Order: sequence, then C-alpha cells, then structure tokens
Amino acid sequence: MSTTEKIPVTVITGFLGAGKTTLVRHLLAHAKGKRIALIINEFGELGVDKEILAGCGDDTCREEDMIELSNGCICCTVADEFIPTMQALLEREDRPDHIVIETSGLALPQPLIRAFNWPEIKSEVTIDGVVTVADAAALSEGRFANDEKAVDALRSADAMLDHETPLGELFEDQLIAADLVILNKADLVTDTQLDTIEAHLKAEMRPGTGVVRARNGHVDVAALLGMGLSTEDNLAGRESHHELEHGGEGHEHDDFDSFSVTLDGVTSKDHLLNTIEATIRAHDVLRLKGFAALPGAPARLAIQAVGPRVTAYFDRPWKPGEARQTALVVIGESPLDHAAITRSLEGAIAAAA
Ligand SMILES: Nc1nc2c(ncn2[C@@H]2O[C@H](COP(=O)(O)OP(=O)(O)OP(=O)(O)O)[C@@H](O)[C@H]2O)c(=O)[nH]1
Repeated sequence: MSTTEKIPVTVITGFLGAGKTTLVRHLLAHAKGKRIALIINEFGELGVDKEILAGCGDDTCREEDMIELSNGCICCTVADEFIPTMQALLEREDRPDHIVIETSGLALPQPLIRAFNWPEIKSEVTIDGVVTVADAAALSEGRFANDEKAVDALRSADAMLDHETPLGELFEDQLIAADLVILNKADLVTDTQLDTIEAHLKAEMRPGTGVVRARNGHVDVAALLGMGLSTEDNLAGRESHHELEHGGEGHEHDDFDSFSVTLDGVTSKDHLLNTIEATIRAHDVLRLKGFAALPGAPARLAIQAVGPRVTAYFDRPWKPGEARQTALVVIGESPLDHAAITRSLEGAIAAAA
C-alpha cells in the first residue's frame, strides 16, 4: 500500500489546559465534510473532554466517532490500548478520512509517535503532523519556568542533578516532538509578551518548526489537517528527556496526581467558583475541570480551571434520568493532599447550608 492511501493522523499534544480540546472542537466544526474520527486520552477518570465535545451540539461531533482512552496516559498504554483501538477503527466499514488524537496534557508524545512504526498499523496509517498547543498565558506567568532559578541553584549545589522540574521537562518533551506549535490564548497576553514567548519557545523547538498564534484554537483547518509529513519516518531529534537519559524504557507518571471529588448540594455558582479558585491557590492545583449541578438550573455548568483562572458556562441541558451532581477532577504535581483539597472544595456546600 502506498503512503498516499494511508489514513492521515494528526496528533495533538500540549500541557494541561493549553487548549487542546478547544482546538479539536474548532477542527470538528470546520472539517468541511471530512469524516474525522477522534481518539481522546485524558488524565483523570471523569472523561470531561469527551463530554464537552459531545455536548457541543455540532453535527460533526458524532459520538460514534469519538473514542475515549481513559486507562492512563496514552504513552504508557500503547500496546494494550492504543494499537487495539486503532485496529478496531481501521476494521470499520466506514473508515474515517482523517484521525485526530488528543493526548492527555501529561502524556509524552514520543511513545505514541513511535507506535506508528509498529507493523500492526504501519501499512494503514501515517502521522500527518504533530501539533503542540502552548498556553501563552501560562508561559507569560512563568508557570513552566518559575522554578528555573531554584533548579539552577540546585544544579550548582549538586553537579549530578541533570533533571529539570517535571513540569518544565514535560513541556520541553512536548515542544521537541512538534511539527507545528500553536501559541494559543493570544488574547490573554500583549503582543510584546507574545514576541518574548515565541522567541523563548523557538529556542526549545527543533529548527524549522512553525509557530502559529491563536485565540481559542482558531487556526486554518485546511493547513492543520493535510501537512502530509509522515512524522513516524522522521523521529531523529525528537527524543524525550527520558529517552535520552534512560534509553527509552518505560517511564513513570509519579510526578503528577489526579483524583475526583463529588459535591452534593452546591447552591451558589459564585460561591462554588470562588471556593474552587481559593482551593487552587492554596494547594497549587494545576488543572481542575468537571460539571456542577445548581438548584433550579436545567443545564449543567461546565467548569474549567487552568491554574487559578476559573471559567464556567452552561454547556447542555441535563438529560432525563441523568444524575444531577457536581463532580470535579483535580490534577496537580504529586503529592496532592486529597483530604485537604476535598475539605476545601466542600466549603462550597458548607457555607451555603
Ligand atoms: N482566554 C482563552 N481561553 C482559552 C483559549 N483556549 C482555550 N481556553 C480555555 O482554557 C480552558 C482549557 O481549555 P481546554 O481546551 O479544555 O484545554 P486542554 O488542553 O484540552 O486541557 P486538558 O485536556 O485538561 O489538558 C478552557 O476554559 C478553555 O475555554 C484561548 O485562546 N483564550
């Protein structure tokens, strides 16, 4: 089979909350008749991303074309989950024109990219391009670089220390894997800040990688789908820190932790959002997302927090018979104090009682 007959696959990576799902939503809405199958992998057991995409109301967000891989990060479940999922997708009678994979914000893209050379799928699919979404607001606030001084100080105290912070390292691994970087959330920073961030990113990227600035993932879909790069044939220079240091053997996600909290009896939207923001600030939570049930509200409230920036909107009406509850997934660097964070979030109920 020639390369042109293979189904192209776009891999979307990028740190927690950078805007991957928002970009996918934009892609689906502007697919112009292209049948896109979507594989979503997320960290945390609630499956919020799929729910959000399924709730978008567009015809293109067909539930049967969305496959969720929720048993951990895709990079660690390539053999057990990813390859069988791809094989099942390729066996379908109505094969998709294009496949988009949204990795979890904590995934290393490298093991996934390498999997496209596995004989089980190599003759059928090819990577069209790897797109890394970067969060301009988080970068300008120094969220990945804020420990640089501390790390440098440690380095000079201990010449053996070759690790950077888990956050910074993962971010670099995602950047180095990119064929295209989308510098998203351009609306939250000034043009001068964008210039500085872009220069900083370029220093970390492979030479020649393109950068596109975006707001809410609004990029030219025709340019994004159709790069035709066969990335799996060009792996040199994309090695992760882990591959360089440990020869590519399995790696751990122990640096990060996630758990979910269910709250019964939330009464006020403002109080809930304020409580969430205070909890995030007090406990250094990196990402929080989920849905809330408010009394009398016919729709569920989708809640999104990236660092202390909390937003919420009613995404779709509750379905008949659906449990109306508030469920949130909390993600951060290990160790997260589950009990204290849960207690703090329960403040959203206590004060309203
Ligand atoms: N202001 C602003 N907010 C954005 C932009 N893009 C995404 N967001 C918001 O950022 C939050 C996170 O966006 P997602 O698309 O869910 O991010 P993600 O990368 O898929 O997150 P994870 O899957 O949890 O890693 C949501 O509240 C989005 O609405 C943007 O360009 N500008």
